[in-house]
Amino acid sequence: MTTEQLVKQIKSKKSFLCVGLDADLTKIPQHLLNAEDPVFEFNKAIVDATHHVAVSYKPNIAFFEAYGIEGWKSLKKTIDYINEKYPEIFTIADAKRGDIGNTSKMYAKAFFEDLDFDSITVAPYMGKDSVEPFLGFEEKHTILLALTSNEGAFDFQTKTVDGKELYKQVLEISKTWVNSQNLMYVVGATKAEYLADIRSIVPDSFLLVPGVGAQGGSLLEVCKYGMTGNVGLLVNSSRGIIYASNESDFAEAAKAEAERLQKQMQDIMIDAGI
Ligand SMILES: O=C(O)c1cc(=O)[nH]c(=O)n1[C@@H]1O[C@H](COP(=O)(O)O)[C@@H](O)[C@H]1O
Repeated sequence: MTTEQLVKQIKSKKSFLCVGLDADLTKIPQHLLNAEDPVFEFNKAIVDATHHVAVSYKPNIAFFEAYGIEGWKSLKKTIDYINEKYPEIFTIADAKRGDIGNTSKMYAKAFFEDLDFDSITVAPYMGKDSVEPFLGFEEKHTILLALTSNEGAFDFQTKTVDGKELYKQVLEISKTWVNSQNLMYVVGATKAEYLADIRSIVPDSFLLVPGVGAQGGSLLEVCKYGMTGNVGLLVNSSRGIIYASNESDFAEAAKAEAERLQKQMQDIMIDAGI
């Protein structure tokens, strides 16, 4: 999917909501455990209930890998279902990969070609030759971890290297890589106060912003400092939406929570004249 197609969808849905598909068998409604593929049934119900207000889905691969071969089958069914039924929706493989170039190329093939995701999250730690193999795919996007939502972000990402914080070095240096137009960046919603500085380095890039909902980040703060003329944000909530209820009404509860967030996004977009 091109960035233009993503922006068009954001403007028509008046939403920049990304729903995280992080299904945990101990948390999903217990009646689903009788299904042949409980993870897929859960994801399908969440997607069907929220697709009208979500512009993106982000299955976190850990929540599939944890169930071995069955988990990979659930992942394949989930992404195929979204791509077939809702092809306009931007999909993110939250896999946080990155390795020597030869290996990164195979990760890129797995997620872009075999599974046909629109994008993947990638760690910048191994540098240019570990990320560039992901950047060479047309109409696919690489979402580089810049400043993450967790407490451990302060262990390395905000430390000063050569007179500048490491997350700023990641943003600046990655802009010089081949096909850097295919880069987006992860910035945690819990780090909203850093967004003005981030925007001074990457004024137009799309940012994936997880951390509203369960992690307590503020949508308003994120938008105040991070929004661009084309919105430029995909704000993710996983547990806050998918576990809004763990009873038989889980899909309706997820729908209500997704609609509540979309309404806030719509108001923010109208205020910003978008
Ligand atoms: O790359 C991510 O999506 C990510 C980056 C980050 O800095 N923080 C973060 O929480 N995430 C992911 O975003 C989702 C957040 O889930 P909730 O806290 O349940 O909304 C999880 O899948 C995390 O792995």
